[in-house]
Amino acid sequence: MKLQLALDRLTRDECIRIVKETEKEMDIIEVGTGVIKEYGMAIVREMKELFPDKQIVADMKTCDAGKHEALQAFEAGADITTVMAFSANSTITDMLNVASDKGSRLMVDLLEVRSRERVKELHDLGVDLVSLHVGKDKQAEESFNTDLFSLLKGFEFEVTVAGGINLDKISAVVQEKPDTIIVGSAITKAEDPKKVAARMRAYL
Ligand SMILES: O=C(CO)[C@H](O)[C@H](O)COP(=O)(O)O
Repeated sequence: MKLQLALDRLTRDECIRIVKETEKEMDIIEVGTGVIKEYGMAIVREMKELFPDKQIVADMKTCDAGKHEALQAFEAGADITTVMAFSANSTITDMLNVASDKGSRLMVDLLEVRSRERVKELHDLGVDLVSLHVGKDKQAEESFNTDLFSLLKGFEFEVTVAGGINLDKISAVVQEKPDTIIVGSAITKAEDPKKVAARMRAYL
């Protein structure tokens, strides 16, 4: 099981400091959507240059113009870029094609998806990496619930999970055996990110 650090609502300097503090525990570094909106592809490029041994996810959350945005992310050095599951099938197919040409990967963000029909369509399009995700705003009502895994039951996907996963919740999530656990604020907003990251890693 891999651990992915999500960098959201942080400055460039905070991103670099927190990754330096925690990189020993991390397999994958995610440059969050808001950080990309603030700094553009330059921050993705910089993170790959500073941490060449880590897989870099550009959390583009693309929903249209898939080919262009996938190229932006991969040419900046991202190993994985993200697309929203509600996007047109053509957007997803275009991004899968770019990922394949570049030897990179596409992760489909299942935020707010509750339909197994849509999951089957994604599977049939050739999607192989998905993210079960409870969004930041939704976390005020409900935190990540392992019932979400039932959406993917019977499908072959590489599965990542995200959404307010912290030291209280990680044990239940680990029991569902996802391929990757994404943790953001529980580490980035901690007083001692290094310590929390090490405690998270110990669960995997
Ligand atoms: O994609 C995201 C927000 O849209 C976050 O990266 C993801 O939810 C993980 O962060 P946190 O652990 O703080 O919820």
